[in-house]
Amino acid sequence: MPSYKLTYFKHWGRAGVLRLLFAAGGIEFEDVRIDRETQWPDFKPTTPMGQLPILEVDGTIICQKRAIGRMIAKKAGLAGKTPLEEARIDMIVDGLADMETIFAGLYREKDEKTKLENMKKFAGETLPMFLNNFEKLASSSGHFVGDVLTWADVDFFAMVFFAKDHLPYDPLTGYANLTKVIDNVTSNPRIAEWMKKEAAQ
Ligand SMILES: N[C@@H](CCC(=O)N[C@@H](CS)C(=O)NCC(=O)O)C(=O)O
Repeated sequence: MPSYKLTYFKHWGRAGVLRLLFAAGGIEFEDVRIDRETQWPDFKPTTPMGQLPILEVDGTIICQKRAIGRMIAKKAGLAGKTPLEEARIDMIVDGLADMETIFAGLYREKDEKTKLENMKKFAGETLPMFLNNFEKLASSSGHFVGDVLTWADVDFFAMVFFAKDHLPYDPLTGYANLTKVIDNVTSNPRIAEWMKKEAAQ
């Protein structure tokens, strides 16, 4: 079994899904959470692209959340069974990445008043546009691909979990299929266990 060391900041952000995938697969990993103010400036130049998350696998470092996620998902059996399923998972994950890029820009805003205004606009206009599409792409049994849990479902949960604290309302009200996706992810026993640990952090 390779040794895995995942490094990210102390918050959920882009590493939340990666920690969940390790947990869901029952794969041991070192969960390093660094301080942005005190540790990051010195650490940044040592990373491949000046960004986190990074994953060290037996001494080899890779970056980019989705490259890391895809690899862990394969190890965890959550990456689809055929090339077509893999591509459909990538389609969802890449769609979520588009949403994440917009959200991350707003989240980083330093001025609290501007941030609140931008978040309201995001919640009222941008987010429903994405969610309407995702609702149609999810099945009524609450999966994006096939009838089993895949990392597309886990990534969707991770994105909503991160965003919802910054939004003025529950973003999934009225989205039956997406609500089911969240239920399926959170009822996975290993994920439920990990979320309990996260809450205690
Ligand atoms: N496309 C990259 C984006 C990574 C990214 O933007 N990371 C942010 C944290 S979420 C970062 O490292 N920020 C610190 C910096 O750029 O100095 C990925 O998905 O991993």
